[in-house]
Amino acid sequence: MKHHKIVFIGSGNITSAIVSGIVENGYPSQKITVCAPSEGHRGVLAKKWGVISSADNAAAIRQGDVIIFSVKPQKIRELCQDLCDAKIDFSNKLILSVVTGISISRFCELLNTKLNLIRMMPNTPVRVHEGMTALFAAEEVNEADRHFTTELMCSVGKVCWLKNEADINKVIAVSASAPAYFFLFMEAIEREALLLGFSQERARLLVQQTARGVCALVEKSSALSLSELRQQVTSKGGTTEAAIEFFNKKQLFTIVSSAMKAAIAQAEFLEKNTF
Ligand SMILES: NC(=O)C1=CN([C@@H]2O[C@H](COP(=O)(O)OP(=O)(O)OC[C@H]3O[C@@H](n4cnc5c(N)ncnc54)[C@H](OP(=O)(O)O)[C@@H]3O)[C@@H](O)[C@H]2O)C=CC1
Ligand SMILES: O=C(O)[C@@H]1CCC=N1
Repeated sequence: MKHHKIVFIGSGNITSAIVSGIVENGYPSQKITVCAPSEGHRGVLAKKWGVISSADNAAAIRQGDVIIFSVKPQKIRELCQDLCDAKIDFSNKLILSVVTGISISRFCELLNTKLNLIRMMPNTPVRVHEGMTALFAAEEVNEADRHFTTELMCSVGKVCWLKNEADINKVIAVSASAPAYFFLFMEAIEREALLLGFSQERARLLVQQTARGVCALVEKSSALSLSELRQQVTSKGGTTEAAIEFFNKKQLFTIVSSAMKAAIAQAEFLEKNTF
């Protein structure tokens, strides 16, 4: 992979996960700059990974080849206004954005220029090189930039390219927000294990190793559907059946469906209303 100078605008959770993942995989830390108004998050990244840290977005962007926007959508308008005031020339830069709810056309409008922009929707497991990242590019983005972005995110997990920008909001519900659903489910099992009298350490191990085993089994069993794998655990008249029946009675599928629709609706709300 080419080692372009990468500048992250925003140094929070997802930046931290991507930086950790790519540096651990050999991306040179001195080719990475992380920006944020306060020292807190970016200082931690500079100390831990040896990346450059800056409070000056405009100066950092000017010397960068690849600019990754990674701030909350509510911050983007003010940020773009500042960058417009600084009269930055974006023409020879690859712009990557993980920002929810900001379309390519909206970004160009806010920065008052055409942008060579790829939207990325990663998830936090990029931190451990097990991420899932969806990508969507504006038509004019060239092959070399698409290739670089694919390689960068493949170094920290799997990548898929989307044909429609609208699918970014769907991907948020399916894979970008989804780690939190799994954590919530694990939290619920862990809490019950604690109530059953297991120590914190034991409860965590039981939940963690089960989740790890489940993922490994799913990966190794591509010929079986998820439903078939579930049935292999579920003996007729057995314990699992009792638990699954309860989930079904409480309409788990409907709950999950409504939760994912709520995530998509929020992405659409941010798209239409925050700015
Ligand atoms: N977290 C996730 O799993 C995922 C998040 N995303 C998207 O990524 C984006 C960032 O999310 P996340 O990392 O969780 O958010 P965080 O709140 O953790 O981080 C936001 C970062 O933006 C910085 N910031 C705020 N204003 C500015 C500014 N004007 N210039 C530069 N930096 C600024 C903050 O600075 P400071 O450190 O000083 O507070 C902070 O470092 C969001 O749009 C989110 O939707 C996408 C996929 C997954
Ligand atoms: O919660 C959020 O808005 C972001 C987008 C996907 C994951 N976290």
